[in-house]
Amino acid sequence: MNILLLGGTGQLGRECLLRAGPDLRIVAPTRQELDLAAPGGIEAFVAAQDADVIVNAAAYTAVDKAEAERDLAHVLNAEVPGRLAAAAAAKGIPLVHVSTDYVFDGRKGAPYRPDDPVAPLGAYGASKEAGERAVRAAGARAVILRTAWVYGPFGGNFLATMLRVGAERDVLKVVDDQRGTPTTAADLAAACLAIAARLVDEPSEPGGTFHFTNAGETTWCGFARAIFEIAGPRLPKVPQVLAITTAEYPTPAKRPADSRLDCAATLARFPVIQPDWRAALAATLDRLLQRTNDA
Ligand SMILES: NC(=O)C1=CN([C@@H]2O[C@H](COP(=O)(O)OP(=O)(O)OC[C@H]3O[C@@H](n4cnc5c(N)ncnc54)[C@H](OP(=O)(O)O)[C@@H]3O)[C@@H](O)[C@H]2O)C=CC1
Ligand SMILES: Cc1cn([C@H]2C[C@H](O)[C@@H](COP(=O)(O)OP(=O)(O)O[C@H]3O[C@@H](C)C(=O)[C@@H](O)[C@H]3O)O2)c(=O)[nH]c1=O
Repeated sequence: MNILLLGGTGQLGRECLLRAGPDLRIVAPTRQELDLAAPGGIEAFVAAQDADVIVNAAAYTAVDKAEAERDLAHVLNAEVPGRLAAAAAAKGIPLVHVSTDYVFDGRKGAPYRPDDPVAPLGAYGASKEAGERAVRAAGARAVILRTAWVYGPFGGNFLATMLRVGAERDVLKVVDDQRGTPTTAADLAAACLAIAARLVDEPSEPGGTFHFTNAGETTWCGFARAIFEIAGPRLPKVPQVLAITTAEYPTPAKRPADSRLDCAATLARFPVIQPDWRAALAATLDRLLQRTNDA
C-alpha cells in the first residue's frame, strides 16, 4: 500500500512513519516541501503522487493560541482538509482525516457517539468541526476519525508538560473536572493505518465518521497522577499532584467537561485494537524513559 501522509513530523505522523516498510510505503512531505498554509500546491502535489490513500495527520493543534489565530487555524483545520478531500476525490483514492473530541461541548454526560450533535466551545474545536464538514462536502470516500488527548514520546503534549514541570516544582495543580481518555499516538497510528488499509482493500467500504481513543477514562488530574505513579521510581523527583477545578485554571479556550468518545462502531467495523489507557501510558513511558536514558 502507498500512503500519502500529511503531518509526518507531528506526534501521529511520526508514529505512522515508524510503521513504514516494504509493504507499507509512506510519502510524507515536510512543511518545507509542501506548506499547507500557502495558497495552492496541494492539488498538484496530490495529483503527482502514486498514492492508494491519503492520511491527514496535519493540523493546527495549539488550542489556546487558536483563539488569537483563528484564521490560521481555519486554513489548516478546515480549508486544507476540504482541499485534500477534493484532491482525493479527483484522483479516485480514499482519505483518512483525523478530528477531535473538542468538536463536542462536553455536556452529554455519557460517551459521545459519532452521530451526536457537535457544538465546539473554542476556536480550535470550531475549526476542526468545519474541517469535518468540508471533508464530507468534497465527496471523497473518507473516514473522519475523531480522537482525544493524544500524547506520545515525541513532540509537545500533556505527558511532556507534566514531566517537565514535575522536574521543576514540588506541587502541580491539575484540573479534575474534565473527563476524557488519554490516547497514545502509537495506538492511534495503528488504527489510522488499519482503517486506511481497509479503505484500499474494500472499495465498497463507504467510510463515515468514527471515534478512536484508548479504552477507559480519567480526568487530566487522573492522567497526571498516573504518569507519576508509573514513572515515579524512574524519575529523580516526584511532585505532589493537587486536584483543582477548571475555574481555578483559567485558559483562553474553553474545553469540554466530559468528552469521552464511544468507539464501539469503529471496533465493530474496522480491525483496530484499543488498549487500556493506563497500559498504553506505561508502554509510552517505557519508550520515553528508555530513549532519555540512552541519550
Ligand atoms: N494532540 C492532541 O491531543 C489531539 C490531536 N487530534 C488531532 O490529531 C491529528 C494529529 O495531531 P498531532 O499529531 O498531535 O499534531 P501535531 O501538532 O503533533 O502535528 C501537527 C503536524 O501538522 C503539521 N503542520 C502544521 N502546519 C503546517 C503547515 N502549514 N504546512 C505543513 N505542515 C503543517 C506539523 O508540521 P511541523 O512539524 O512542520 O509544524 C506537524 O507535522 C490532528 O488532526 C489533531 O487535530 C485530535 C485529538 C487530540
Ligand atoms: C499544564 C497544565 C494543564 N492543566 C489543564 C489545562 C487543560 O484544561 C488540561 C489539558 O491541558 P493541555 O493544554 O495540555 O491540553 P489541550 O491542549 O487542551 O489538549 C487538547 O489538544 C487538542 C489538540 C485536542 O484535540 C484535544 O483532544 C486535547 O488533547 O489540563 C492543568 O490543570 N494544570 C497544568 O499544569
